Amino acid sequence: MFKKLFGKGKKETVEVVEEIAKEDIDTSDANDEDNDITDIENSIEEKKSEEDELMIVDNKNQESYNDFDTTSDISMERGDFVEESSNGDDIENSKKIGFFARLKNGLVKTSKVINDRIDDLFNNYGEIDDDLFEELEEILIMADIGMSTTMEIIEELQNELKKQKIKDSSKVKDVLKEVLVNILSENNNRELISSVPAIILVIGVNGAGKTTTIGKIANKFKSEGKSVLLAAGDTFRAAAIDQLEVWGKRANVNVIAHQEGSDPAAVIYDAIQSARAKNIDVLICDTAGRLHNKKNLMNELTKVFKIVDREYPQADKEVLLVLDATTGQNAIQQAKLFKEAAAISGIVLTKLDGTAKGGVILGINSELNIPVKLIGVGEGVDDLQKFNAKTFVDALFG
Ligand SMILES: Nc1nc2c(ncn2[C@@H]2O[C@H](COP(=O)(O)OP(=O)(O)OP(=O)(O)O)[C@@H](O)[C@H]2O)c(=O)[nH]1
Repeated sequence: MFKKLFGKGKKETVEVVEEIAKEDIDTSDANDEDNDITDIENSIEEKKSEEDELMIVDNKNQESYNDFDTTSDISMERGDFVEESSNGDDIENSKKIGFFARLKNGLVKTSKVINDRIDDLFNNYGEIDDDLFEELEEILIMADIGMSTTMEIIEELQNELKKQKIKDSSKVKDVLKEVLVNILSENNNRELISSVPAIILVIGVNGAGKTTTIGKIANKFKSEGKSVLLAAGDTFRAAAIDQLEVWGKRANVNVIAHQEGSDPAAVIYDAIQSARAKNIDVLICDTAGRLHNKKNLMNELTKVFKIVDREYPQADKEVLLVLDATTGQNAIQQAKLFKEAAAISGIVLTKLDGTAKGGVILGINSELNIPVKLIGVGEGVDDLQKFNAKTFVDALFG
């Protein structure tokens, strides 16, 4: 059974690598790094004299929140909790309950493959033996936790059960929850930014949820009273620029954008100048997510990082990698590739609500050694949540 499953995992990995290799034909713009930087500097100079090419989208006076979707069932549920409250503490508690309910709803699919099957197994098994652990392994692998992390979980669980002298299967679940919380707590640096001014670079493949995440983060900082600026560094597609502008309107923040096809590093350069001139607290930068050529991707990100380090050394730098949970173990392969190109400081795992593969979060945590900082459990603006190991495990296990 495990050979079969492990074999499948391997095949998926090979497919990802093959996909990248197949698309690895275009090397035309994979230039020497320093030449690239000089090119950017030249192009920045040119851009300066072509002011009309630069579109600064001023969203300050727009009807920002009017077109925002707050009508999802889950948001309504949160609203209900808040309405029932009678004082400040209650409201705070109610918000927490709403937050937890949204998380729990978001994790329903993963919970079905983990929690329901684990309940079946532990409640009916009786005395613990090796077969129980084999069945548990199968359940964990089915939830896309990954082979090596599953083995780590089983080993720690066995040690803990021995230590606590537990022999009855009905008591295993609580210990398993403790083990999972420990694994998910291994990386502790969960804060998004530690000081202002801050610059957040958001990287990840197309469709992972970068733009949506940027919009949600911008909204969060705005609601805390911080000034925010967005940079449309994904110049590869016009739609990506448009989409960021839509989120800019919603969050009532300005967006620095150049035309489609322009140099992303030049956009970031302009955005930094603007952020410095206007004393912006948080500058959030989108980047192109093409993975068709690893070298191009690395060069592009390296250029952007050099500009940031040179032009904005005083800013607290955060590099967020956005991963789509529905891609399961492939998300880990993607992260490994991005890790080669960038010093990733945190991961945002999106679309946990749309998948039964939410167990991948455990693999990400234990295999990559990068903290998962935020998780996306829906498309609403409040569905991006700060990751907390205990709350996550509680929501997963109902
Ligand atoms: N269900 C669900 N959908 C999400 C979540 N996060 C993002 N999405 C959706 O995923 C889709 C892709 O998100 P984008 O933000 O456009 O992704 P991107 O990485 O910016 O992709 P490009 O714009 O193509 O570069 C959109 O339809 C989002 O609404 C989430 O947590 N849950």
